[in-house]
Amino acid sequence: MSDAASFEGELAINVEGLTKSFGGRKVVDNVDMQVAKGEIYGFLGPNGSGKTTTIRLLCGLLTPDAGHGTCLGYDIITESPRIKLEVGYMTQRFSLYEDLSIRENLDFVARIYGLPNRREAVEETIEKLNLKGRADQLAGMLSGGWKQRLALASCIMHKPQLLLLDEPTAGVDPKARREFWDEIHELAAGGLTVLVSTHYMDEAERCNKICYLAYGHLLARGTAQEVIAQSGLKTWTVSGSSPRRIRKLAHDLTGKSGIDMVAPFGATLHISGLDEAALERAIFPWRNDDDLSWRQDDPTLEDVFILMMNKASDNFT
Ligand SMILES: Nc1ncnc2c1ncn2[C@@H]1O[C@H](COP(=O)(O)OP(=O)(O)OP(=O)(O)O)[C@@H](O)[C@H]1O
Repeated sequence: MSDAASFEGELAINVEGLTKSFGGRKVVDNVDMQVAKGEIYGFLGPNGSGKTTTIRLLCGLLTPDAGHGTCLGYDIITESPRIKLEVGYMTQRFSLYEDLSIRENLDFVARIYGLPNRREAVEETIEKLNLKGRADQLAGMLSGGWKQRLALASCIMHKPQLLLLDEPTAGVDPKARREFWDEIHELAAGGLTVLVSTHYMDEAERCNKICYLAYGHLLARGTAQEVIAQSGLKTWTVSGSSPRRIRKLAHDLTGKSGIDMVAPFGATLHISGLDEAALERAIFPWRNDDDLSWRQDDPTLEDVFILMMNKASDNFT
C-alpha cells in the first residue's frame, strides 16, 4: 500500500487514460489529469460532458473501464477506501437536514465520520467558516449562499487533503459566490487541493489552472491565459450606432466563411475566427461602415469555450 505522505510536494491527482462507459457509450474517454498539491483546478465543459463521472472516478466512487493513476498518492483502483477518507466531496445536490440547525447538521456529519473530539471539531469548523452568528439557525431557513457555506463546512470538517466541488455555487447570487470563492482560496492557501467544476467564467478565472472537457474528451488545459492563447482564436469587438444595426450585422455575418463565432455582448458584438486572414476577408465589406466601430480584442474565456463546444459537437456527436 502506498504512503499518502509520499505525495508531499508532488501531484495530488495524477491519472492517465481514464475511460468510462455507460450503456456502451463512452462518457469519459482517455482523460489524463495532473493536479499539483495546493492548486485550485477548475473543471469546465458543457452539460453531460463527463465532469461528475471523472470526479467520481478520481475519488474511487466509480471504477474506470481503462486507465490508472493515483489520487493523494493512493491507487485509484486498489486503494479507493483510503482516498474516500481523505477527500471532501460536495456533490451537485448536496443535502442537509433542513429541520436541524447548522450546529446540529455539523454534529451529525462529525458522528458519521466518527471524529474524535466531536464538539471541538464542530466548533472549530463553525469558527473557520464564519458560521458562528447563525450556528443555531435551522438549515431550511438559510439563504442559498449560507446553505452552500454549510455544505462546504460539512465537507472540510474531517480535514481532507483534497476537496472535490461539483458546481458548488449553482444558483447562488454573485456576492455569496464571491465569498464562497474567497473561502476556497483561503483553504487552498492552507494546503488543501481543490478540484471544482463550474459553468461560471468568473470562477474559471479564479482557478490556478483549468481544463475543458467536452463529450468525454479533454480539449484544453492550462492557466486561463494559456487556454485563451492556445485556442488561436482572433476576435474583433464591434459597437454600432444602434442595437438594430448590431443585430443586422450579426445576422449578415453569422455562418459566413472565415467567421467561426458571432456573439452579442451587451451593446457590442464579438466576431471571432481561427484563420486570421479568412476572418479579415469576411469582415472587410463592413470595416469602413460609418455606423460601426471596430476594435481588435483578446478573445474571452467564454469565446474560447463556446468555440470548443461547437467544434466538439461537430467532432464527437
Ligand atoms: N450512473 C450512470 N448511468 C448511466 N449514465 C450515466 C450515469 N452517470 C452519468 N451518466 C451519463 O453520462 C454522461 C456524463 O454525465 P456527467 O454527470 O458526468 O456529466 P457532467 O459534465 O457532470 O454534466 P453536468 O454539467 O450537467 O453536471 C451524461 O450523459 C449522463 O447522463
